[in-house]
Parts: sequence; structure tokens; C-alpha cells
Amino acid sequence: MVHNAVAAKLEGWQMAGKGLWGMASRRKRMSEEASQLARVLNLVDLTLLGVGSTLGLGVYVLAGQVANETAGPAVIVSFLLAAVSSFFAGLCYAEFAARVPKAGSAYVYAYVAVGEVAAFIIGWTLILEYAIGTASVTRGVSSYVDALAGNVISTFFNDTMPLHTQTLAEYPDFFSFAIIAVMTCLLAFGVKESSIVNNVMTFLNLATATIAVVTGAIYADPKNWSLAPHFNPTTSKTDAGGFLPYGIKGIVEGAGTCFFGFVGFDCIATTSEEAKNPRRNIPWAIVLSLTIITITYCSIAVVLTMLQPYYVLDLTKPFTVAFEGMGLYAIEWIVTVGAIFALTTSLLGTMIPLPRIMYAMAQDGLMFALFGRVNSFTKTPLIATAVAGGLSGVLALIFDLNQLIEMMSIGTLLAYTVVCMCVLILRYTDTRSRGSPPNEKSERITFGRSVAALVNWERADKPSKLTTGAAGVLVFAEILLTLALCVLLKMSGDELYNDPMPWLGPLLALLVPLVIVVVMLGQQPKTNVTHLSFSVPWLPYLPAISLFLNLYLMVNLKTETWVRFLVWMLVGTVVYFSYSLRHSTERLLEIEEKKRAAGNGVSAPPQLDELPMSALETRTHL
Ligand SMILES: NC(=[NH2+])NCCC[C@H](N)C(=O)O
Repeated sequence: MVHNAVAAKLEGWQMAGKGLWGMASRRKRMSEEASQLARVLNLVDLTLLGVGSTLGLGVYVLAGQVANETAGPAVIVSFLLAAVSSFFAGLCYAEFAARVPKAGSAYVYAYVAVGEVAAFIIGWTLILEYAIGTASVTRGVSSYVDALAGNVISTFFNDTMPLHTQTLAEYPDFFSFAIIAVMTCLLAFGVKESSIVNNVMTFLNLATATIAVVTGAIYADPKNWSLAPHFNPTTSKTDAGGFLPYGIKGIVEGAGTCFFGFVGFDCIATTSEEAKNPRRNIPWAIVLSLTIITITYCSIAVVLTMLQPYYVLDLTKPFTVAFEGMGLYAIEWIVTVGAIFALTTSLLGTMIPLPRIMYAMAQDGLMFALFGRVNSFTKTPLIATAVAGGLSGVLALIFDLNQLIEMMSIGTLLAYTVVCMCVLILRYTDTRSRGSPPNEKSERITFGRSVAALVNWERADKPSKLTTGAAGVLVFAEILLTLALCVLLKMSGDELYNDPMPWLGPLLALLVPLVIVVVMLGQQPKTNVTHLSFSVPWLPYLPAISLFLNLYLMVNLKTETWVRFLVWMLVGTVVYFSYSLRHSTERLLEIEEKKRAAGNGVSAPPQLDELPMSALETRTHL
């Protein structure tokens, strides 16, 4: 009796486990339907789109702020570090864009490669990421408009409604709220992402940055890189002076903020259905735009820190204030107006993808169907646009720029991490073997064979079910070890720079196994990618470094940021279990197919996701 009860319970758990696994691993199938959108964007349009939506606060706000408060003149190194981590992530996005030429960015990639739960997590994170992106860029626009208006806006709000809290902004920025409301109305009424407007604005943006760099270079004084130690009124501390006034730690911390400046290129990946030859043009547009962005940020950083001592740089409008101080009023005016244009372009780049992601998720049944409704009059997802605007508006109202920047970075970093993991998984897994039982005798997987597979003992040259399992275990181990290493590095903090000896042992105890795991992963057979127009080089080392950088930047964010993020994820969990799980289009299709198969007494038709990735196309239209 007891025995039976236990067996029944065990079986129950097994079923539940299978159900969970089925849900987590349910992947999006693709249909061959062509997209309804016109393919009009060429390589130049796509590159300018990437540059336009990425180049923004990094140039006009962050360079000065990071130089003043966190890194000193070494802000250029922070920018380079941020560039490297964004570049690596960019390469992973590029490979995905070559594989899945579909709108929806990381959300769709995760749905195709990993499964529904991962896709939901990413989609949900992206909603926050874009809403915060919108809010923060708007805050930037608001402070530049305020500067143009002689600070009347900020003075007014500061005097009439100061918020005396630690966790929120100094005053509720109703001006930012209004900017978002106006832009939302424009977008809702179908202001199409007109590529010509974007090209012109981006051109103005680059021209302004060039004017700032050239003028700055004329007045630059290299002495500003070797100043004596100085009391910094912003941080109220005396720093070390020179190129590295805040030490290496400052560089790393600064990189976390500079990273924000590189966010936005993924907007190229959301236009896949409007691009000409997306499999070739999207990857290259990503690489090209990141190159232009890196060059611009680095030049800006050099010029700015040579123009003025880092500790006097203004925290919100460094160029405007610097040129004003030097009496270059014409240049000051050009840069301020240019900044407003540049930030507006960047704003459009954040506001446009958000409703589209909500729309894509709604089409897949993972988000409320309401968001998938296209208004017959405006021909835009009106409700999704309005909700997106409302969410961003509220965020812009109550949080200040620094809080927003941190919160956005956490979302972006998570998306990058998942895309990078997806590349690893796709490269080492035989997608066709998933879920099918091993039928041939040689495919019988014994424990011994599984362990030996970790070093690819059988010298397989193509992924099989066996090597796929081994690669999965190794990727998982790699993620855990990388995470542990990052946490330890964070814990060691300053001490590691001052007295590294006690930390060396534990660090090596994690680093060595990590390197071994990565090398073992390198032994695994990879899928053939010769048909792809772009693939990530140096596998698995490049994604491994990318994973490390992303996780490292993530653990360095503030605790409050993590708490806010976890609250958002908790809400997401509730939404997933109470809504998405039941409405998932893929799940409903699965059930339908099973029913049909049972009715006909024939086996279910071959899963579409067993087709090679190159033959796939989504069924959603965006
Ligand atoms: N998708 C986003 N979160 N976009 C925000 C873009 C921020 C942009 N890199 C800037 O410096 O202004």
C-alpha cells in the first residue's frame, strides 16, 4: 500500500517535472510565410539607424559625469572596456540576426533557441529596459532644453515641489513626462520610423559630435591628464590626481556607466523584416555602427578631459558648460541644439521598439492579447504604445538619471548574457536530436559514454544527442563558475588592488576550473555554420569572455538596482503563471496537434523546429 502511494507520488512528481521541462523548453516554430513589411532599408540606412539610436547620453552627458566622479581622465579606458563588452555582445546579436531574420530581437532569438521561459524572461526584461531607456534619454533631453531656457524649468520644479527622499529624484520632472506624452502621441498616430528623417538626424548628431571634438582638440591641454592631487567638490574627497585619480577601481566602475552609452544598436536587430538582404546587412550594420560609436565616444572622452580638469566638468552638460566657460558662445549653442537633436534620435530608437516587443509577445500569447491589437484607424498597436508611454513617463517622472541608468544596464546586460548563451547552445547542439528517442544501437547513451563525451572522447565531428548533452552540461558549468568568479571579484573589491595575496587562492580555485571547462567545451563538435553570412569567431572563447564581462558588470551594479529589478521579475513571474502559460500560442498548437494525431491514429507531423534553422521563418508579422 505504502509502496504504491510512494510510487504514485513519484510518478506525479515525474509528470510535474516533465510538464515544467516541456514548458521551459517549448520553442517557437517558424513558418515559411513571408513578412508583410516592405524591405527598404539598406546597409547605410541600417548602420545610421544603429548609430542614431545609440549615440546619445554617452556623448552629451556620461563622458563628463564619469570623468568627474568615477574615473578621471581614464574615462577613455572605461569607454574602451564598455566598447569591448558591447562589441562581443554585438557579434552574438549579429550571428543571430544572420540565423533568424525576424523582428523582435533577443526575445525572438531566445524563443527559437532556448525556449518559452527564457523568451518570456528576456521579453519581460526588455520591456523594462526600453521603458527605462526612454525615461533616461528623456531626462537628458529635458536637462538640455532646460539649459537652453536658462534653467527656468528646473528652478521652478525645485522650488515648488521638491521630493525629499533618498530613493527618488530631487523633483518630479513633469517636463520629461510631457516630452514622453507628446512623442507617444506622435508614434501612436503612425509616425513611421522614417529612415530619411533618421538619416538626417543622425548626420546632424555626428556633425555636432565632430564640431565638439574638433573645437575641443584646438583648445585641448594635455596637462589636464597629469594634474596634482586635488579636493573634488563633487565627491568631497581628495583624489590622487594624474591620469588615474580614482585608481583601477574607478575605471571598472566607470565602465558600468559608459556601457549605457553603447546600448541601442540592437534596435537594428528589430528591423530585420524591413531590411534588404537582412542575413548579410544586419550583422554588418551592427559591426559598423559599433565601430563608429566606439571611435566617437573615445574621441569625445579624450577631448573633454583635456579641455578642462576632470573635477570641474559639469555633471549633466559638460560640453555646454565647458565652451561657455571659454567664451565660445556660438559653439556652445551649436552643441546644445545638436545635443537635443541627437538625444531625440536616440529617444525614437528606444520608443519605437518597445510597443513592437509587447506586440510580438502578445502575438505569441505570452503577453495580454490587448497589446497585440492593431487599431484599424491608426494602423499601429495603439494600446501597447500607450501603455509603453505611460510606463516610461512615470519612470521619468520619479527617478533621476543615475538610478535609471543603472536599472537599464541590468536589463541590457541580462539580454546580452542570454543572447551569448543562446549562441553557445545553438552552436553545440544538434537541434534535431532534441526530444527524439535514441533509436540506433550506437546511440545508446550509457553513463560511461556521457562522461567521456565531456572531453569528446569519441572524436565526434558533428553534434549528436550525446555531445549536445555534454555541451549543455559544460555551458551550465561555465555559467555557474563565471558567476561565482564575478561575485568573488566583487567581494574582494579594493582589497584585491591593495593586497591581492589572500584573494589569490580562492580566485584561482574558480578560474582554473573555469578555464578547463571552456577548453573542454572547445573540444566539442560544432554545427556547421558555413551557410550563415555571419558567425561569431573564436568559439567558445569569445562568448566566454563576453559572458564574463556581462556578469561582472552586472554584479557591480548597486544593491538597490538589484532589488528593483527582482521586484520587476517577481511581477513577471506572476504574469507568466497566471496568463502567459495558459495563452501561449505554441502550447495551444501543441495541444491541437496532439489531439489531431490521436484522432487520426497517425503520428504527429514532424516538428517544424526540427527543420534546419536556415529554412525557418516566424509566423508573426510585425
Ligand atoms: N534601448 C535603449 N535602452 N536605448 C537607450 C539608448 C541610450 C543611448 N546609448 C544613449 O547614450 O543615449
